[in-house]
Amino acid sequence: MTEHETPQETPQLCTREARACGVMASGEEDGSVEEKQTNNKKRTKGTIATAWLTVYNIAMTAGWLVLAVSMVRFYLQKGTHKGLYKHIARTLKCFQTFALLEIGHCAIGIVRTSVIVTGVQVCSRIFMVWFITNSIRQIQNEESVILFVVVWTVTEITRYSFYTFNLIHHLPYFIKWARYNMFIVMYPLGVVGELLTIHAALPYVRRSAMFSLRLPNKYNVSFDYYYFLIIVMLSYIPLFPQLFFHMLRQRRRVLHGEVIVEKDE
Ligand SMILES: CCCCCCCCCCCCC/C=C/C(=O)SCCNC(=O)CCNC(=O)[C@H](O)C(C)(C)COP(=O)(O)OP(=O)(O)OC[C@H]1O[C@@H](n2cnc3c(N)ncnc32)[C@H](O)[C@@H]1OP(=O)(O)O
Repeated sequence: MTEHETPQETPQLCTREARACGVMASGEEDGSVEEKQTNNKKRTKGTIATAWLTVYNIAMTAGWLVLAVSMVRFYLQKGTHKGLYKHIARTLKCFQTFALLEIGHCAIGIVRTSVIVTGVQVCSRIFMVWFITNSIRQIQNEESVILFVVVWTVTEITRYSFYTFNLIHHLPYFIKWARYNMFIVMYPLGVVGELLTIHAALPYVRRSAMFSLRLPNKYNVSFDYYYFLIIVMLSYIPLFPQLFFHMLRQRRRVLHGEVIVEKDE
């Protein structure tokens, strides 16, 4: 069973609708030459955006699938999670870093998502990959690292295949269902993995004073990465619920057709 909803069919009243890609002004036939030209431009932009997003989502689905296969093969061959992070690090860094493009997609309006919500999600992941796990070798074999990497992988394969099938108008219901149900378990699990990993990093950060700047120095500025990490951990308390409730709203809108009125971000 496949499903497709064009933006026009989606029962949503949101102000960001106006900048959604592919949304055409109604009554095009009756408009002036200028209106027709504007609509043609919009349509061309919509086609280019859709083509780009399709390529992007296919590439990201493939990337995370490669990561999944690589993890399963490693575990079957070695029978341990030790060394797994090192084995998949390059692929993980590559595809998670590519996700920065998603902030751009929102900023230029080709996807109907808030820049802030996407920004927090993507930046927190980039931070976990580059400034925690990649920078502190001693924690790479922690179980919590494997927990968040596995959770991210399952989530991203589902999310990017959802976007891909949606764009090509052949969305199997089970993918839509998985996209808007799995996060209920996956989000908290991912957060637990991330927080435990940052927690495990704290002693090494304190001992090595990495990424820290102590006084006196020529800039007369001090920065303690150890305390910064504690602030990052605390920031999950206000930020995570916002992301989680955002996804619950999306779930109600997409699976139950609820009309959600949102402010333009
Ligand atoms: C400097 C250090 C800072 C540190 C800060 C620390 C604080 C961090 C606190 C928070 C920590 C979070 C940790 C996260 C852990 C995990 O990820 S665990 C794994 C579980 N995770 C998830 O389930 C992730 C869920 N998140 C997401 O899906 C996104 O990131 C999102 C931004 C929250 C998604 O929201 P949104 O895009 O609004 O929802 P959708 O329903 O998917 O999409 C809305 C519409 O946009 C279209 N769209 C979006 N992207 C695309 C695309 N790539 N291609 C095509 N279309 C796209 C989508 O189809 C929807 O369109 P319509 O249906 O027409 O509306």
